Amino acid sequence: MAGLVAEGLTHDWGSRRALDNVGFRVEPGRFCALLGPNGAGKSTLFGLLTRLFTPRAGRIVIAGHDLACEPRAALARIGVVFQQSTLDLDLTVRRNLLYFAALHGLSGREAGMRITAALERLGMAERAHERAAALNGGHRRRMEIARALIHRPSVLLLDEPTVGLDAASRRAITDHVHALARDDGLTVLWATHLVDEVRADDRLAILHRGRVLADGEAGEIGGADLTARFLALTDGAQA
Ligand SMILES: Nc1ncnc2c1ncn2[C@@H]1O[C@H](COP(=O)(O)OP(=O)(O)OP(=O)(O)O)[C@@H](O)[C@H]1O
Repeated sequence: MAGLVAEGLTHDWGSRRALDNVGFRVEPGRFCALLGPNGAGKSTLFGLLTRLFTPRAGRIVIAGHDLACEPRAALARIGVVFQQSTLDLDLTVRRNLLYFAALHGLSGREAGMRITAALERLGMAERAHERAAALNGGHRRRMEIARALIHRPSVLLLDEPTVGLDAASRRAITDHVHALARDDGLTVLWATHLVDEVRADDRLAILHRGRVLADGEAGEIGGADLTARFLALTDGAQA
């Protein structure tokens, strides 16, 4: 199964419990929004999913591989876009992606073909030879998403990928990533604190103060007004 499963995840930062028995499941090929206000625990959860650190308790299964028992196989199946950009701004778009491909043991024709395909998928093909420094924030983000696809993951994790972008760029990126789930069968976990990035037919998990308060179909959780529902669940924490 190519999806993502988290069960009973608990993590402490010192005496502070950042995640408390967090569980959710994203079926293969679904777009799941992980919606939570600042400090909810989204980045901590991403740290566990990418094995930056290990949970005090709980289990993570990525594309059928238990992260604790088969870390290499599990990590090979994920693509990650972290909140902080990790591009080399002095290099061209293509060079940045070639470097990443090499880290995955890809070179030559195969790397070139995959990079071209990934850039086309994100509408970035014509920018391949521009320096990353010359791109606007939205295009840099798209480039990072393209880069995360080169090793052909089945699960794509994005931690607040639209932070700092204007409305048009946010829309373009959310459209592109929805298309990756819908058309290419990628399983997507999209962390955000912005209710307007969640669509009625998305899967949705609402995280607040380290706990999952709702988990299911976004349209069913939100009813007619997801913002009102989110604010009610999170005691009016800023959306
Ligand atoms: N490295 C750390 N050391 C200590 N406490 C931390 C650390 N990282 C996060 N925390 C705490 O854990 C809790 C969850 O933070 P986290 O960054 O995971 O939330 P978030 O949902 O990603 O928030 P934001 O939207 O602001 O990025 C917060 O109380 C935060 O202060």
